[in-house]
Amino acid sequence: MNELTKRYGSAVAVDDLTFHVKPGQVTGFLGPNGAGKSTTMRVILGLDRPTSGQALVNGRRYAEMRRPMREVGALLDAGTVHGGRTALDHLRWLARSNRIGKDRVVSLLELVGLAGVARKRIRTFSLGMKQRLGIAAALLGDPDVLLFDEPVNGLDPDGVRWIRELMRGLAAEGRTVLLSSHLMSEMERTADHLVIIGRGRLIADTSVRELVGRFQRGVLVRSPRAGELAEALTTRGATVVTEPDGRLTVTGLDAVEIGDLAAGRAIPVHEVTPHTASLEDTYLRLTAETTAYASSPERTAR
Ligand SMILES: Nc1ncnc2c1ncn2[C@@H]1O[C@H](COP(=O)(O)OP(=O)(O)OP(=O)(O)O)[C@@H](O)[C@H]1O
Repeated sequence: MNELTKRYGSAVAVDDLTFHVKPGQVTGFLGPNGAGKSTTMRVILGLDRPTSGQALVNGRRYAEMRRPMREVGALLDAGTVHGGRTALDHLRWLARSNRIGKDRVVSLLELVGLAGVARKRIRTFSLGMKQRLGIAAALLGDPDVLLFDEPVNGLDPDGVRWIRELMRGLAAEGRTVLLSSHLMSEMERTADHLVIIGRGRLIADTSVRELVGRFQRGVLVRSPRAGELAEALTTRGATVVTEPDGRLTVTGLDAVEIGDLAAGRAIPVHEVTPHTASLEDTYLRLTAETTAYASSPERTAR
C-alpha cells in the first residue's frame, strides 16, 4: 500500500495509507466500523479504483496478474455467492474457470469441513457455512497471499478457533495473511503484527508484542529484601518506586531482567507481576478519537 487514497464523492474512505504486509505471519488489519478496511481490501483486489496512490501485491496491480487466483486468495463478503448452486458446483465452476484441477475442490471441501454438505444448495447454508465456503474459494488457487475480511463473522466458538488455527497454519507455511476485524480480542490470539486504521488513516503499524510493551505500566515486585533489590535495580538503570505496601514498581527493565538480576544476587523474590494495559484497552485508546469523531457528524460538518 503506497499513499493510498480512496474518496467516494466528498467522503474520504482511505486517506494516504501506506503499509506493507510481510509473508510468514498473520497481520491483523484493525479499525472501528467504517475505518476503511473493506475499501482497502477492495482496492487491493481491483474491485475499486484508488483515487490516488496504489496497492500492489508482489509488486504488481491485481489487474496485471495473469492467474490472479493463484497469487491472491480473498474472502470479502461471503453472502454474495449464487444461492442456487451447490457448494461443490460453486467451487468446481471457480476451479474450471481458473484452470485448477478438480481434485483440489474435494480436498478443500474436506479442509473447511463442508464435505458432508457439498451437494446442498448454498442458500440453505448458515452464515458460518458460507464463510467456510468462501475460505475454500480463497484457498483454491493455492495462493501465497491471502486476504480475509472479517472471516469469523457468524462462526461459533469452535469455528472461531478453527479460523485462528487455519490462519496461523497458513502463515507458518510462509504465506502472507491479512486478516481484518474490528475486534482486538480476536486478533490478540491470532495476529503477530497489527495494522490499525481509523477514519482511513494509519494509527499504528506494529507487532503485537511491541504494542503490549508500549503500554506497559511497569513491573510489580515483592521481596523481603526490597531495599537491597531496589538499589541493585536502580544501578542497572531501572526506575524504582516503593509502594505503601512495600512492593516495588519497576520501569525500564522487564520481568525477566528483574528476575535474573535478583537471582544473580541471591535476593529472594516473592512476586513479579508485569502490569500491562490489555491490548483491548490499548486499541480502544488508540482509536477512541477517530470513533468519537466519526460518530459525531455535526462536528465533521463544521
Ligand atoms: N461504495 C461506497 N460509496 C460511498 N461510501 C462508501 C462506499 N464504500 C464505503 N464507503 C464509506 O467509506 C468508509 C469506509 O468504509 P469501509 O467499508 O471500507 O470500512 P470498514 O473499515 O471495512 O468498516 P466495517 O468494519 O464496518 O466493515 C465508510 O465511511 C463508508 O461509509
